[in-house]
Amino acid sequence: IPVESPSNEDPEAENPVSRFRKYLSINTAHPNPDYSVAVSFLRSLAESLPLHTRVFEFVPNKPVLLLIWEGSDPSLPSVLLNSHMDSVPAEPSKWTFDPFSAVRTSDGKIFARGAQDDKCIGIQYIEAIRNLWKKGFTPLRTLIVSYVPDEEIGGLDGVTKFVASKEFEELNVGFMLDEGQASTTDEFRVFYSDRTPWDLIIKAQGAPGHGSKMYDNSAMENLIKSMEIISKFRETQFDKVKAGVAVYSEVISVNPVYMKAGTPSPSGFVMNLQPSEAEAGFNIRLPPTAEPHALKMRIADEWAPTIRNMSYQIIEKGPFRDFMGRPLMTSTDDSNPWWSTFKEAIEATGGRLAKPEILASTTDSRYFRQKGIPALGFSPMTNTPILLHEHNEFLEDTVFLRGIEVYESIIHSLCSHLEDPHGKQEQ
Ligand SMILES: CSCC[C@H](NC=O)C(=O)O
Ligand SMILES: [Zn+2]
Ligand SMILES: [Zn+2]
Repeated sequence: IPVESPSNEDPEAENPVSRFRKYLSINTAHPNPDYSVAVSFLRSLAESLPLHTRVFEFVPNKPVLLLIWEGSDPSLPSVLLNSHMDSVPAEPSKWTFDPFSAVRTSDGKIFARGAQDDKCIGIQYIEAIRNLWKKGFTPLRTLIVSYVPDEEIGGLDGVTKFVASKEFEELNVGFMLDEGQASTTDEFRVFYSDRTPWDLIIKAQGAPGHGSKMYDNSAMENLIKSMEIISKFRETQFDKVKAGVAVYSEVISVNPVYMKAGTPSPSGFVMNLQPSEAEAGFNIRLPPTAEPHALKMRIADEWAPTIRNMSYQIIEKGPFRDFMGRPLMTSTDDSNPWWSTFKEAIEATGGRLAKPEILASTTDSRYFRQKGIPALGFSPMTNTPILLHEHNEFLEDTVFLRGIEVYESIIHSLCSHLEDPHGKQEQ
């Protein structure tokens, strides 16, 4: 494998790629994201543009930044483009280049934590605005670009506070775009829903005993039985994917993420004692079509039954239904004029959209859908390996630049009169 060398482009040059690399070099990875530096940098980009900025600190040191391009008819519902400022951690020793140096190799790959997830869109939004403004475009409806903290850890101090605020109500958001995922083909991917995460912790209790003794109902035995039953369920879901009757994100996933048991000793664990407690944690993801009640019954009856001295805790990470009790799905047919306009705007750039999907993981868009706001997940990356949360995350500069053009078209269309499939004039 040829070793890529960092390119020797002028480091002082100011252009969309250099601004992207500068944003990437601000370390906003957990557990200590530097949000204040990111906010100052993004504000500085907005200064030369017809944008006014607002910063909210609903929680101290967890800023929400808004860049607002006022529409000529502010009475119309606005369009919101969201991205998160934080990233998951990176292990520098396992990367070819430092994850916060944003090295650009001679073949145009920009390596950095956040290159795909999701600092690309954060800069593309601003660059698209810059280009539209230079071309003399003025939006009819107001455009809001939001930068939120803590998406990667659930958004409780970020987007949840933002959408619950009176300031958010006043923005009168009619439609929003949030991050999506890279596509390995020529087609852009778009997401109309996310799976909802649940954390499941199951605990087993039992009488302790000598390491040599065979007896029923030890904590370990009870936990292992649950693990086997959960594994079987996992297989039924995975089998549907393997058989091609469902795509990956349409089934319930359940994956073990930790196990905790044993009696510690100075040299490791006490080996001749069967412990009285054992615990395991699972990451569960429910597609919007799942029956949460049925899964809860299954957990209570089969995965952690009291008859086997088990107990459990489910932590639901965000909403499963909207405020009207409907599944958190945005419609992707002509009944939704935002969808038609979005799709046509992409096609106008020569791009093609893949069949809309459910996202296997989750994003902040669930909190907007919960409020009844139509929301799509979209990150314009084609012919790109999916590297979010992985080592050596990168994005090619040509893909990044093409994304700016796509957003220009999207903003242009969404912030003008909507295509109305029923031929009615917008009120
Ligand atoms: C508990 S909310 C966590 C949100 C996170 N989002 C991206 O990876 C995810 O795990 O999907
Ligand atoms: Zn993300
Ligand atoms: Zn992420």
